[in-house]
Amino acid sequence: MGGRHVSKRKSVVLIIMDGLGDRPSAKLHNKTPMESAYMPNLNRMARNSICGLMHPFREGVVCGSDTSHLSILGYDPEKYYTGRGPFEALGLGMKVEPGDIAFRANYATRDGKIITDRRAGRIDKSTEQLSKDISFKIDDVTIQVASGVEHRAALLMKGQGLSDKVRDTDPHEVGREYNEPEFIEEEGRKTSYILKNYMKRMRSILDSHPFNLDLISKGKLPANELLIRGAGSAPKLEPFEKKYGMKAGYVIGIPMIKGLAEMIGMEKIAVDGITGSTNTNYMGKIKAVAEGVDNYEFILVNIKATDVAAHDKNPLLKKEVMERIDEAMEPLLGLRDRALFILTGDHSTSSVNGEHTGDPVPIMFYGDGLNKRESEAFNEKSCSKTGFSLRGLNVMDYALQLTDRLEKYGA
Ligand SMILES: O=C(O)[C@H](O)COP(=O)(O)O
Ligand SMILES: [Mg+2]
Repeated sequence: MGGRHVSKRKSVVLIIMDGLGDRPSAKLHNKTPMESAYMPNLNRMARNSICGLMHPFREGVVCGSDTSHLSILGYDPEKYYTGRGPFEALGLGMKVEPGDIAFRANYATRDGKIITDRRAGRIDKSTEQLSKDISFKIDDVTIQVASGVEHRAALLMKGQGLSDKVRDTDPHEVGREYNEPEFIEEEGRKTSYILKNYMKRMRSILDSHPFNLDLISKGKLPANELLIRGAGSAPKLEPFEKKYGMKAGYVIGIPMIKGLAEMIGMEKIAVDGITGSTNTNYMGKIKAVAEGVDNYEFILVNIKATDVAAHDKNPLLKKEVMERIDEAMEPLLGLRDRALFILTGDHSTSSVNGEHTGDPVPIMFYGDGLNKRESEAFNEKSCSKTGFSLRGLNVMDYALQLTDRLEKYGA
């Protein structure tokens, strides 16, 4: 359908707590992190909201953060998704041009061919020098690596005749060998050949790199592998403002989602100390939102910390993160006449098995003048009791109609 902005309406603020939903954990006496966290602010908001569950894409689909964010922002991933790589590269300030192929990359630890840690111990030292030293040309193809938060990086290939039809080298599980970047369709033959040569040289540079020798001497895991996944070329996405008629800003620390926001033309709202991890400036993020509601008609926020804790199978940390988020929410309580706040996750991540799941995610629409479907608390179980649920692709339309922005469907 798509909406048109006709006059000054309430702003819309979409706060995505990454990997928010979870499953009960024995470490939390069979409760989820949201159920066991002390969240007076979020629970108070839930008692004054439309609450329910949101299926990021379709019921049961296990989304990545890329496809789920696209879907929740109203860009059908089946039409627009061309792989995760380009978002990662853009989020790190790389220039992704037509014909380029980008990958998400992980600094990882390798023993022989076996990957012993996909995140090199979630490395906390800057890998910038490593990335510079493993950026070089193979034949006519330039390969650039840029470092992101913790173990994260992006790899960008520029040259003629490249394709994304190559296999991830990331085995996606520890204790397994890395994969060779074989082509999966004939058009990927050249890319596969270049990458195979690249990988050999990259490994020998990382093996003897002083950065890694230093880590090893300190008894830490070396970053002696660069795993790649999510190959893709730049997608063509309609700018957000053109699509919805709303000037949009973003408060995001994690590069991939930043890349997506940049790609659809959102403006960066700068906040000091946002890290894309559990040590982020929670208060600063929400304060920036409170200050931004009069300058922007739409603000996208991503808080990555919830997902990081869950991927590390640490439900206690995820519970603590929820408490930090709850504390930070206070300034929003008094703003419900000025904006519609949508609080949800992009997908569920189980802190029991450390993986994304297809479980729906709690969602609340908080603002004044709504037909409330209140939930006594903001968590998986309580939110399911309202009986309200929607798909990610419908979240934007729902927000537009709640803020009187949608035109009539029919006459
Ligand atoms: O944290 C991220 O960037 C991803 O969502 C998980 O990726 P990883 O398993 O490579 O850390
Ligand atoms: Mg995510």
